[in-house]
Amino acid sequence: MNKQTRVVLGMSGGVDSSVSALLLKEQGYEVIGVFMKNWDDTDEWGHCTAEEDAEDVRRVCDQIGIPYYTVNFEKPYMDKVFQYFLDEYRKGRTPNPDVMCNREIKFGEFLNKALELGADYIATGHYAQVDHIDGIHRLRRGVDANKDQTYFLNALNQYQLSKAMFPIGHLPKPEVRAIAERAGLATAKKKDSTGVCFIGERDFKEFLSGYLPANPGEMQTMEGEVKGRHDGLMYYTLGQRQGLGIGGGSGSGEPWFVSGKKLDSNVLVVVQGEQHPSLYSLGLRATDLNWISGDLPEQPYRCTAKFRYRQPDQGVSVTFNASEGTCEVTFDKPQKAVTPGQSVVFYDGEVCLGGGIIDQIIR
Ligand SMILES: Nc1ncnc2c1ncn2[C@@H]1O[C@H](COP(=O)(O)OP(=O)(O)OP(=O)(O)O)[C@@H](O)[C@H]1O
Repeated sequence: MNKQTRVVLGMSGGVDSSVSALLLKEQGYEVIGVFMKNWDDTDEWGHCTAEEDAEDVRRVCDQIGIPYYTVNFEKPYMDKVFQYFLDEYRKGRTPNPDVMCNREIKFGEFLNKALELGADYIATGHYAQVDHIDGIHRLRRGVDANKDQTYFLNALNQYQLSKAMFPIGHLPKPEVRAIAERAGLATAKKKDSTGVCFIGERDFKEFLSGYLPANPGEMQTMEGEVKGRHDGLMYYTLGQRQGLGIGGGSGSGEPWFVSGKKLDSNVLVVVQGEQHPSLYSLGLRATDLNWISGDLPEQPYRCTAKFRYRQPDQGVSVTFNASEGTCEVTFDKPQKAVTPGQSVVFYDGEVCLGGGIIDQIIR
């Protein structure tokens, strides 16, 4: 008798991973659902969404007829994702914890756990696709351009992708919902989760202030003129317009934007006007370079890139420093509000080539 291929699926209690479970089961895999508890999220009102989510996982697994487990990764999540997140904010940068969570937790701790459970593959409900051709594992964009999550998966390597399945990556989101509704899955009508997993719907500023001391200081123009006070550099992102509280009518009357942070003097630099040149950059330097195929191409290498999740692809040329694991990216057109700490992610058409963490911008 043929042994069934065993797939251990990360189930968050949302509709995407619920439908992933259903599809894998229908395709004849032996499916095991696993809920990860990464965060002690009893919130201010004593309301814990992890418990509700775990309960939804249980209901869906019972409906589909697959076993499920809960695993606790609070400690590795704290050490490998949350500490990184805080360190980056301490440095005045704007990190992307989802990229780190995918690399370290979902395709690290969770993958190891799944292998202990005898998995041949792991699966998640990400909107992404993977193919395995001639021993090369390629990450491809999800078909639903509006939901594509390859940006957050850019730090995965060949080994991690060789074990990965994305059962809904070929489907548009409305189709995923429709499948859930037709099957009467308990999560069919559940609202999509938003925001960073551990912050959820909470107020970001309040959340962060619980972990890092806020250090208020001055807002200054590039010429050093004081325009107001800031609540702490960590609360602001480059290019930000909202929440500066600089009265209209000052200067040219145009809105003000964050154009820089001076960590040494604790100054937030603000400029006036949406088109101010200091909001734009010509290139960037990135660290933590991950080139998914493992084989760096000839350089300068032309491809497209995204510097934040919700952004159309931009033409770039890339030069690599393989021994340092860094790269320098030159933009075809000046780009606005490229932000240190965020990821730069490279594409060749539908294929996600890899990425890095933006370290410096080049003006
Ligand atoms: N707590 C968790 N336990 C197990 N797997 C998880 C958990 N959180 C996320 N995942 C896995 O990672 C995938 C992507 O997570 P993400 O939070 O980006 O998506 P999502 O929109 O919340 O997905 P879903 O609709 O399945 O909740 C999920 O579909 C699921 O497979």
